[in-house]
Amino acid sequence: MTTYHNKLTLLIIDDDPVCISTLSSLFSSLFKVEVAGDGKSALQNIMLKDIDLVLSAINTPIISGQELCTFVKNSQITAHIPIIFLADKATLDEEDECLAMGAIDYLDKNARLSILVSRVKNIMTMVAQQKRLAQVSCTDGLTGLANRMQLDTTLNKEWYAAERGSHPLTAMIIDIDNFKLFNDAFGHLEGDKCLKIVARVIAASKRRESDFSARYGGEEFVLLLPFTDLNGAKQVAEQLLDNVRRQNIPAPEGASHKVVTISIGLATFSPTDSDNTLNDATDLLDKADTNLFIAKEAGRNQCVFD
Ligand SMILES: Nc1nc2c(ncn2[C@@H]2O[C@H](COP(=O)(O)OP(=O)(O)OP(=O)(O)O)[C@@H](O)[C@H]2O)c(=O)[nH]1
Repeated sequence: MTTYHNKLTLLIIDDDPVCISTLSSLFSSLFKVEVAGDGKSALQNIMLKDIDLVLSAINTPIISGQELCTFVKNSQITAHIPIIFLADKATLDEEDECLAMGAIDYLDKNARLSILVSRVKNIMTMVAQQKRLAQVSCTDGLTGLANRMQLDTTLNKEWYAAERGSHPLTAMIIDIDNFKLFNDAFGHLEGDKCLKIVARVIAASKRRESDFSARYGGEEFVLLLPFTDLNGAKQVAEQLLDNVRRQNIPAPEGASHKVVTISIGLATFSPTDSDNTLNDATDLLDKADTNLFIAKEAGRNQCVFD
C-alpha cells in the first residue's frame, strides 16, 4: 500500500550532508521535509514549525540526538512528536537506551533503504490517524465549529496570552432567538439546518487568524476575539446581528421577529484597565452570559455589553 502524507512534516537531523541529501531525496516525494545539521537548529525547527516526525542521528553537534529526545519528551508542547533514531552502527545497548528514553524506533543507517522508508511511512500513517482523531474530538459534528472542549482550552490559553501580553480579549455568547418555537413549528431537521446557517455566518465573521468560534451547546455559540477592545467588538457584533437577519430565515408564529435573529452577550477583558473586575476566563464568560440574559429580556435581536 502506498500512502502519501505530503501535508505532514518530517524533520531530518544529521551533520553529514551526504546523509541529509540521501534521506531528503528518499522522503521529499512523500512528506514535507525539513533538515537540521545540529541539535540546536533542530530544536528551533521543532519549537517553531509544525513537525510531525523526527528522524535523527545520535551524535549530532551542539545538542546530541539523545539530549534532544529528552527535551522533546519532557515538554508538554512537544511530547507527542515521535522520534526515530538512526544509528551509525546499531548496538543493542544503544537501542535499549534510545527506546527507554521515549524514541519510537531505532534503526541502523546501513539497513536496507526500503525497510527504512517503510518504517518511517508506517509511523507517519499513525501520526496522520492521531491528527485526524484529535481534530474530530475537537469539532462539533453538526456545525463543524470547534466544540465545547476545544473552547475551554482555547479560552484559557487566550486569557493567559491577554494577561501576559496586556492586550484585550473579547468573548461573545451568541444565542438563536426563540429556537424552541422554531423547532416546534418546523421540526428538528429544519432546526439543524438553521443552526448550520447561523454557525456559518459566525465563522465568516472572523477577521483575524486568532479569532475563534465554537458551538457552546444547543443553540448557543461563542466567538472569541483576542486583541479586540469593546469598540471593535461592538462593530463585529452589529455586523453579526445584521448578517444573521440577512439570511432571511422565516421565524415561526409567536417569535419576536419575522426572520430568525440572534442575541449577543458581550464581555471584554482589558488587563490594563484599572476598573477590570474579571479574575479569570470563567468570569469573562459569566459576564457575557449575564449580558446575553439582559439582551433576551430587552426583546432579543441585539447585543448587550458594559
Ligand atoms: N434542532 C436542534 N435543536 C436544538 C439542538 N440543540 C438544542 N436545541 C433546541 O434549542 C431549543 C432552545 O430553547 P430555549 O433554551 O428555550 O431557548 P429559545 O427558545 O431560543 O428562547 P430564547 O433563548 O429566550 O430566545 C430547545 O428546544 C432545544 O431542544 C440541536 O442540535 N438541534
